[in-house]
Amino acid sequence: MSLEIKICGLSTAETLEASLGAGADMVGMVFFAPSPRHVDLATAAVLGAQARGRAQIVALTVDADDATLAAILDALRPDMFQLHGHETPARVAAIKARFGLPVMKALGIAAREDLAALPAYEAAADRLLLDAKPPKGATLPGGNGVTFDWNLLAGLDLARPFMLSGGLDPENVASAVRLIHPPGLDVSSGVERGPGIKDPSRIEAFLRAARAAEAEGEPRRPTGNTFADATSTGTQPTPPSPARETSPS
Ligand SMILES: O=C(O)c1ccccc1NCC(=O)[C@H](O)[C@H](O)COP(=O)(O)O
Repeated sequence: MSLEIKICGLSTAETLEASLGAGADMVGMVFFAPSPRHVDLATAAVLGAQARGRAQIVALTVDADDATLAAILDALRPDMFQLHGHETPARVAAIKARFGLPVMKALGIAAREDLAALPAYEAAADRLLLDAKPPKGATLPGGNGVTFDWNLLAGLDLARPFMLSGGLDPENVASAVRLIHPPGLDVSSGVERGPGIKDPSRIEAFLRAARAAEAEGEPRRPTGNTFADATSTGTQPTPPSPARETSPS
């Protein structure tokens, strides 16, 4: 299966069109009022109509209740919910059962211990999105333009597809693809020119760089979503550039 790329936090017809035209597989809309990327239901309905059938539409929520999810479902008719709050595995399973939509659960990764949560979420969600944890004092749980140590994913063996996320941009995405060979990529602030303002040329550059890196070759790791234990072969991935902590740019 080819690399799936999601452009998250789209809020205008122009930048949505740039993402669709450049070949994004998924487009994400954020329903979280404190975010500069937040869209209201009326805007979401219009954007949803523009994207339908051209890419998977992802509705991103943070600890939303059922009434909020129902209203989003009605307005946007997404293909998937992305849960970016503190939803437990039981809550993830309940949302999936109640709304009958695939669910992607976002999980923050900062240390090897964080991987311990993955099996329970894998059992409940259709996909995982492995993101950086928000920096101290951040007001947003995601979309902070911060990377994490990609080496933590060495040896990871997941049954579900995952998306690599957090601080990706047109400049570093090729390194991430070469190192991790993830099934999916997700980006938000790295393709913006200011907080919440997507830049069509950066969206296109991101997709181009990711696809070019993907085309360089097959994953070094034997199965699409399984990271062969690099330690067992004595092969260690090279470290990513140091995590950067920037405000959305
Ligand atoms: O993007 C937001 O504003 C946002 C708000 C609340 C919860 C999650 C949010 N974004 C989550 C995403 O899926 C981002 O694409 C992901 O965290 C990566 O963001 P970035 O590091 O800016 O590429």
